[in-house]
Amino acid sequence: MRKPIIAGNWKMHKTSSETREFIQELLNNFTGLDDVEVVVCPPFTSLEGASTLLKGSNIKLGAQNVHYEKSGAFTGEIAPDMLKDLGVDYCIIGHSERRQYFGETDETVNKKVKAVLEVGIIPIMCVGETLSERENGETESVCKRQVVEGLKGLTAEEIKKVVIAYEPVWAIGTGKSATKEDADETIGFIRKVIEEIAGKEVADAIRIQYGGSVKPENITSYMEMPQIDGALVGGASLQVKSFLEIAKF
Ligand SMILES: O=C[C@H](O)COP(=O)(O)O
Repeated sequence: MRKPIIAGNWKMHKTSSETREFIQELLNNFTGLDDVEVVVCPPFTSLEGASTLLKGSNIKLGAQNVHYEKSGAFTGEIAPDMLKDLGVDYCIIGHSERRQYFGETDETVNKKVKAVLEVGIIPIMCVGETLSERENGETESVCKRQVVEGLKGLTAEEIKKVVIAYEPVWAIGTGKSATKEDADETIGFIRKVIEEIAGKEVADAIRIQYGGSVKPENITSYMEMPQIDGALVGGASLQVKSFLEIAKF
């Protein structure tokens, strides 16, 4: 039985004080959510404040990116240990915005996945096709490449810990969500790819989220699908009310 995971990716939103207000309000209203893992992923600057408030709660903390080296002359970058030290549990890796705007490649995704696992942080590895790739019938080949390359060199035990977020790029922030059937089919395909590289036990255990215009109005339909284990939520995770409605699907 896979525990559903609802993660809020705040992207470049909220100052430290706005984060503290949000977390406090979230904690005040956080009840009856034992069967779902809830993760908030604020910007780096808000992690410490969020971590302090979240201590002792069931809500997990995630970062949105990381560097793969342990330390060194990499101005402006953040190492896995620095996140671990702040109490970070999860790290989003390979989000399409990082692939599109910041030169993230399958190779750097793979290095980052390995680097965070090494310090005990769980990667949320994002994959998904662009609109033109979808129109060219390349959804499966793109997802397969991103999954295989992103998990290259990992043991089956390591792969089991990873969370994969399937986010069709054309559905991110556009209000155009994938149908539950399409999302379920592609996530089922990704699970088959996992089976090919790590075996059935791992494929049955690994959690795969859907992401792309998830809202309180459509979360239930995704969560009733057999292959979908949760959601990576952007816009709708920025208000406590809508985020909690999603987490309570
Ligand atoms: O990481 C989250 C995704 O990019 C989805 O963003 P969205 O819910 O605003 O479409």
